[in-house]
Amino acid sequence: MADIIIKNAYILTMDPDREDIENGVVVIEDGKIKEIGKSTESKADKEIDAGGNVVMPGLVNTHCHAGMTLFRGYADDMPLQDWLENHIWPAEAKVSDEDIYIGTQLACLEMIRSGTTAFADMYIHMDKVAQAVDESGIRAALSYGMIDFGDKEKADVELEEGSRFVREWNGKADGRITTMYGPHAPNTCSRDFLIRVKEQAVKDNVRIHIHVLETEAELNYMKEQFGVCSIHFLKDIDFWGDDVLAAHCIWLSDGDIKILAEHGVNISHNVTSNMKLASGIAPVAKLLAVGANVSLGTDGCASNNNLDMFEEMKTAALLQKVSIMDPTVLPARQVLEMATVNGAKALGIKSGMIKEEYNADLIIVDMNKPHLTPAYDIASHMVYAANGRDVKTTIVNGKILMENYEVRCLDEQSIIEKMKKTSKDLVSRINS
Ligand SMILES: N[C@@H](CCSC[C@H]1O[C@@H](n2cnc3c(=O)[nH]cnc32)[C@H](O)[C@@H]1O)C(=O)O
Ligand SMILES: [Zn+2]
Repeated sequence: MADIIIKNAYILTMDPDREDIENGVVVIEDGKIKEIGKSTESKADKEIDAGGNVVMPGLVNTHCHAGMTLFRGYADDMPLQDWLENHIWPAEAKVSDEDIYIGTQLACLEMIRSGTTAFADMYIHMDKVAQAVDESGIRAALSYGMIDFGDKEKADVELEEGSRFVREWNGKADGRITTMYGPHAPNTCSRDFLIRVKEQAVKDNVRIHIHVLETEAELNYMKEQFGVCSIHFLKDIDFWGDDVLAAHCIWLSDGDIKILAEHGVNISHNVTSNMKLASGIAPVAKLLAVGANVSLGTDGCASNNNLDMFEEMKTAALLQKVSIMDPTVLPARQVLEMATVNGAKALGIKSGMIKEEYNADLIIVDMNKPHLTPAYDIASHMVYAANGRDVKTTIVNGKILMENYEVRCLDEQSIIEKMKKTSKDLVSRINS
């Protein structure tokens, strides 16, 4: 007996070896996709009639600071350095475990609602982040964000906390939680520290999540300090590999692009955050052209200001097209691939396709909407016409987290109320 059968679905498989299936079925058992096709002999405890709607892999958000929903709209319209140093970091110094717990619950709620089934996070108070992820039912690759600023003592403390978190949570929540090391960036972490982190990550057999070349200021700083850009700097210390997830990667030379592709580095393109902070335009079309694994991420809610991966897909496509004045780059299917297949690869999870033996991480998108009518090309609609609010049902690890727009696992209204209260308390704490 299977657990769930979804019938009457337009299956957008995202599997390069399999075309989309109209009027198809998806059979789910033990958290995995057991069977897909035109029909099935299987029986299940639960049947979902998709009503001709789209069934597709859940979206994978590869760069987030989930708890930053706390700072949604808190400090807008300024450049990264000013934003971080004068607003976000002083505020983060005042947040509690409980604040981050609520912030992450809200983020999970928003992601489940908008069709994200897995995300990569780098933040603080990570035990609370992991707890919220565990309870929500979503999947995540979590890391404690570490900064040493060249201070040896701080380096020890940060690495100790990063490793403790890695060991304590890897594989938890029925395998939905994996852990990574999260050195913040090459200009906030010292060379020695980055070398130690890489060694530890290899030893622990976990991946690394880092910000790289988000700003031109980082590029200039690295050149002044080390005579090379961040990409060459990290190459020289043997940091690069397919175990690394590098967020942003904006200020790249053609040589840097080659290095990233050759080392199989996973890149998270964070287009909305990059536009909002005016950090720059990542050379995504060039990266893809040389075979680099480019995925998509929202970044935190303080620089986006939401976690809607559908918006991220559309914006990523449009910005590349206009920035290089070529409407043929980043076509819809490729952008969908970035948000699903490439994202899953970046996190090292067997999700991102509707395919036998893959994790049952999938969503149903409601096509019965004015703005999705008519529908000539489903992939085009998912990228250019749909948004996160069109997601009707979300399934992660074979469990239904939202059905017919109703979220299970999390008490939506109570989380919204708690966040309203928490945000007021937090602002008075920051200002006191
Ligand atoms: N444990 C560290 C800080 C955590 S690193 C994770 C940091 O990334 C920061 N962050 C969020 N968004 C961005 C971004 O777009 N670029 C760079 N850093 C960011 C975020 O505010 C958080 O402090 C310490 O001792 O200070
Ligand atoms: Zn970030």
